[in-house]
Amino acid sequence: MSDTGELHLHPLLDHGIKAGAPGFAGGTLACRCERDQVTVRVEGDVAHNHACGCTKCWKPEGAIFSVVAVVPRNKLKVLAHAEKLEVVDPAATIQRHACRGCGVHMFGRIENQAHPFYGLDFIHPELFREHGAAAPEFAAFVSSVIESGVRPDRMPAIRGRLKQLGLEPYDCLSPPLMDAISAHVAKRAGVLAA
Ligand SMILES: N[C@@H](CCC(=O)N[C@@H](CSCO)C(=O)NCC(=O)O)C(=O)O
Ligand SMILES: [Zn+2]
Ligand SMILES: [Zn+2]
Repeated sequence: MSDTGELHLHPLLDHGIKAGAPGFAGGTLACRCERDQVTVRVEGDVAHNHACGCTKCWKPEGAIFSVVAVVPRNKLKVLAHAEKLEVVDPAATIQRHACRGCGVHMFGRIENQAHPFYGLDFIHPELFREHGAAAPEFAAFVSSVIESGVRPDRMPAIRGRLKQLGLEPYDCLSPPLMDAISAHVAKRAGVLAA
């Protein structure tokens, strides 16, 4: 991505963040192919929805950030055209299953059972055909946008805009998620009671 100087964070963020619908029951994620769309069923609402600036998460054209959330892996099921899915980077912790036709990442799965987030799948709520998924809560891996080609001198404006939108910017994950990761590691190491 080249830095054009415009501040397009993400279509779900640029015009203000819409609140989720309490009790959102989930729905169907659809890829962006004109035909033979990959569809994925998700039961229930998303959690930890956030803007992510990392280079690995899928972003719509022109967006600086992705918007990504988690759902329990047993609540996610591919409904149609699973044959079009391929894992983008088999070596990555999060195995992102992308549509070969349009490139959209339909879900990201952690297969390492020792990982703190094992059991959670990463999805992009903008792919829901239904409205009402819980809104983004914070911004993660903000400094990482530089790795996609954003000029470092744009970072104060980017962090400022995120704050204006109510998304606290972090250069890793949010403190509660970082604490959860460290607690998991400490329990495995035996320095914290399980
Ligand atoms: N600077 C790197 C950071 C990549 C990174 O660590 N991304 C996180 C967050 S993705 C969703 O929040 C991560 O957990 N990655 C694991 C993986 O991608 O497999 C960069 O920008 O590439
Ligand atoms: Zn597609
Ligand atoms: Zn990411």
